[in-house]
Amino acid sequence: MIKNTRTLGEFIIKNQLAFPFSTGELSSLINGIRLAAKVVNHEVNKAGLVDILGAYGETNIQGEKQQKLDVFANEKFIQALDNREIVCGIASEEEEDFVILNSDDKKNQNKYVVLIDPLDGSSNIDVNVSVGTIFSIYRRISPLGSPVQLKDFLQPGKDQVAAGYIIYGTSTMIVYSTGDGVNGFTLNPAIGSFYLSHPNMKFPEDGSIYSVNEGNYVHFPNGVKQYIKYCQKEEGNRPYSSRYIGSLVSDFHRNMIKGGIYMYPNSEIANDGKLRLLYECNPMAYIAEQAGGKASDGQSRILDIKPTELHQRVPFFCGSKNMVKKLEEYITTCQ
Ligand SMILES: O=P(O)(O)OC[C@H]1O[C@](O)(COP(=O)(O)O)[C@@H](O)[C@@H]1O
Ligand SMILES: [Mg+2]
Ligand SMILES: [Mg+2]
Repeated sequence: MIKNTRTLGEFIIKNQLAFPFSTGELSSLINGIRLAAKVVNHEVNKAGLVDILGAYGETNIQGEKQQKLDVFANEKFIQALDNREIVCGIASEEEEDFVILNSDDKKNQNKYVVLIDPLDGSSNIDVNVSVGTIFSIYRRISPLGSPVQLKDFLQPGKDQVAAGYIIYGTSTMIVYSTGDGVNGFTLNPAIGSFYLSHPNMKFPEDGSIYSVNEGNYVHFPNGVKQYIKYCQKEEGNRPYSSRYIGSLVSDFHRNMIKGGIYMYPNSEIANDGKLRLLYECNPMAYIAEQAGGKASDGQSRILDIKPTELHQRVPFFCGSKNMVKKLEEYITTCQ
């Protein structure tokens, strides 16, 4: 029986009405993301039947081989946001530099910038394991009427006006926040609409799941190694379960529902870790904190980090508050 619940469209309008001075631009932006999510979802669902699996044949700025779905998703999100005439620039994992959207005078009046990981979990595309999209939204700081600038993208995560992710899994969901809690919406494929299925999502303060690529264990800093040992020790409600899908969005989503910690540490083979601050760590940290969780680079709050480059990487530890605190204790005490 389909739950009688509000659609995402209705939820967006209701939220907008709650802010008397709202211009509706942010609502329209979220609607743009909703549209692109449906287009990408449609392609993901029939990935094996259409020519969308496998490598695209190019390498992105990260030095990673782009997958066809990386490029497809990148195009669809940029298109949907450009058409909405409220975004003045987009930064993407798949674009070396930020994209100025047709910088005619009219567009320079647009006040939002969007940072996006169009397809998260690319290594899972060809093996039918859930993947996602991650987005982060800021108001520009450069003056209206002028072309967007790099500084508009290099804002600390705490200044995001909205952030979220789409998960293309057993069901397709949009999970996002505009600074007033976290809500999840599930796509009803028969109707083609997203419905509010997970209102007011909360990270359990404690959990019993840890998510890390243990294949890199030998290269991890001692504090992280000791924390993993702590998770595996037979004591109290431990050992915890080890669960690692290899798609940040999917590992995060499971841990937010069940309680757990996701870790992508720095290591001898990846000095700053792997994940990108601007379009992976900041938006997920924003959602985590809005849901009562915690996100850090092992010492400091992710959302306080002042970015210096578009594609910079940071160590990332995120999830149930008390688990991240414990991890930080180990990092501080076991140098
Ligand atoms: O294969 P590894 O090194 O464990 O990395 C997996 C991590 O890398 C990512 O795939 C990076 O994201 P992209 O797929 O968007 O590049 C995360 O989703 C995931 O958590
Ligand atoms: Mg990613
Ligand atoms: Mg990606």
